[in-house]
Amino acid sequence: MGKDGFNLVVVANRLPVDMSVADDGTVSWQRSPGGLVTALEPVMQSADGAWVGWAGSPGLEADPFDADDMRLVPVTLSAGEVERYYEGFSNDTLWPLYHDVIAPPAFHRQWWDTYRKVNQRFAEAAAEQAADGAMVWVQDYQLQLVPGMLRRLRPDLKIGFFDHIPFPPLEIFQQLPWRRQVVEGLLGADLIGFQRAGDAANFSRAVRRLTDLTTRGQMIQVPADGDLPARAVRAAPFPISIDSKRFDELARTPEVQARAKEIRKDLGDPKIVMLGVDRLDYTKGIRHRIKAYGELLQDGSLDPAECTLVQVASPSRENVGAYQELREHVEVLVGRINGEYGEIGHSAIHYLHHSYPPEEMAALYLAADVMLVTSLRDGMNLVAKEYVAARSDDAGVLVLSEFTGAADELSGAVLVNPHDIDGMKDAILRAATMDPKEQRKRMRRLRRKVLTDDVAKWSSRFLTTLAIPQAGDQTGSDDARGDATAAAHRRDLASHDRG
Ligand SMILES: O=P(O)(O)OC[C@H]1O[C@H](O[C@H]2O[C@H](CO)[C@@H](O)[C@H](O)[C@H]2O)[C@H](O)[C@@H](O)[C@@H]1O
Ligand SMILES: O=c1ccn([C@@H]2O[C@H](COP(=O)(O)OP(=O)(O)O)[C@@H](O)[C@H]2O)c(=O)[nH]1
Repeated sequence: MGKDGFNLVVVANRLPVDMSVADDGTVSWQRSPGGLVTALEPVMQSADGAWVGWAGSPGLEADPFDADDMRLVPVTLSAGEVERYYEGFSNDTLWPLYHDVIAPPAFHRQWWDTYRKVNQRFAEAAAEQAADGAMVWVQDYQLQLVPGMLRRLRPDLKIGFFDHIPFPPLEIFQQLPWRRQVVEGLLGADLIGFQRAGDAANFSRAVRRLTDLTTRGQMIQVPADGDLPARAVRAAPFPISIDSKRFDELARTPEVQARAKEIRKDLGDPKIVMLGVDRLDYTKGIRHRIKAYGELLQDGSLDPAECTLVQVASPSRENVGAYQELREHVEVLVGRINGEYGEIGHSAIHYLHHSYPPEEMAALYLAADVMLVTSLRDGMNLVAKEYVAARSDDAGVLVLSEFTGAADELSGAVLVNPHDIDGMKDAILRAATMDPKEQRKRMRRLRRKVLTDDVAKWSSRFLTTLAIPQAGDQTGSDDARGDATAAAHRRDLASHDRG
């Protein structure tokens, strides 16, 4: 598009809305699920930019359109591409691989071929929308090849990439047959952002071991390639956040406050309400959480007449086998505990397989004495931050897994290792019985952090860093110098890599 294009183009697998077409041809859309959309929506609403992404239905072709103060540019994916690129390579290969192989990743060459082809389509769509010298901000693991592809199409652009999920340790990442191509794809960006410092360090180590490049602190030197000049790439942490003020204000509205009271009343006014809110995903530790809660009821530490657990498990990736199995397991477990400890008019667990709008989420947060975030691995976990932003009453306790990006930031939470069921039981009990003074002390600390470091700060930190030339950064330690073992491994691994 060149001169007439947008100065900021966001490229993400999903648009913020999922479009669907009814049998009679009527087009409708709903908000897309997940934290990526929650975080980027306010950024794009306040920028004069375009958002390139899939509209959520296979085969759907649509022209660019405006919604909620944003210019949205749909990319079409066929049913086969959704199966191989989205459900297959993205969510049955990369997702489990990048989340500590909690489920076994599947490696299929056809999925990889489609992943490459679809990434090329997103790169072309972004190239089409961007003005001369514009910034293009590519999002997440579904589009890791886009930076490299886009650089070849439009060397004039400033290209940023943000990884919303963990970047795994080399020992896990190197299982991927196409590991070198993925690293090279990411290195097409000028700036690569991660949730945690540990993710950025894992990536730099993968660069050293899988390519001939050297790293120095956050900087990676990429040599000239044909017409493309030599460049410096920065890999650094940029922990994501939420629109804290908006959430805080939403939770203070009389409607949300009244709804929170109504929720508690409808639950039978129990003494303690616990809450879990997750996509129904095996990374979220839903089974571990329910097991710990069930054991607390069983051993009498919690009285089923006095407490209840509300578990929102919003539908996600329902065509992927591991997600179908998880649903079976969770629902059997919930049924067993409710059968054992429920009474007429009172359930031990209120299990809700639905997706709710932000107003209802805010009311649920306000109604909950204890918020349970027990992920086995999670890039950030915005639910944890939303709970804090909603609690202007300084009450409530956040129980938070050590394996979330949020745990690196949120001191004031009660941290847990979800694999340690006894430890988690102790933490849940401690949270359920914590005196209001300590709750207030912890919540104030949490709120200071969440209200200060909001999503606007995240995006402006990232985009400001992207805007400055990346060359010549000498900060940090010299990870590459003298690393003979790394060089030997690199040669060894490179000789095994294809193409
Ligand atoms: O698009 P879906 O396949 O339905 O999945 C929803 C999103 O899930 C993931 O969210 C991640 O991003 C959050 C914000 O940075 C972060 O808090 C969370 O820990 C991550 O899991 C995924 O990364 C997104 O691409 C999906 O859209
Ligand atoms: O019924 C629901 C369940 C979740 N969410 C939102 O989905 C996001 C989940 O983000 P998180 O980072 O916690 O996890 P992800 O699903 O992205 O892995 C949060 O903004 C939630 O408020 C929602 O709007 N309705």
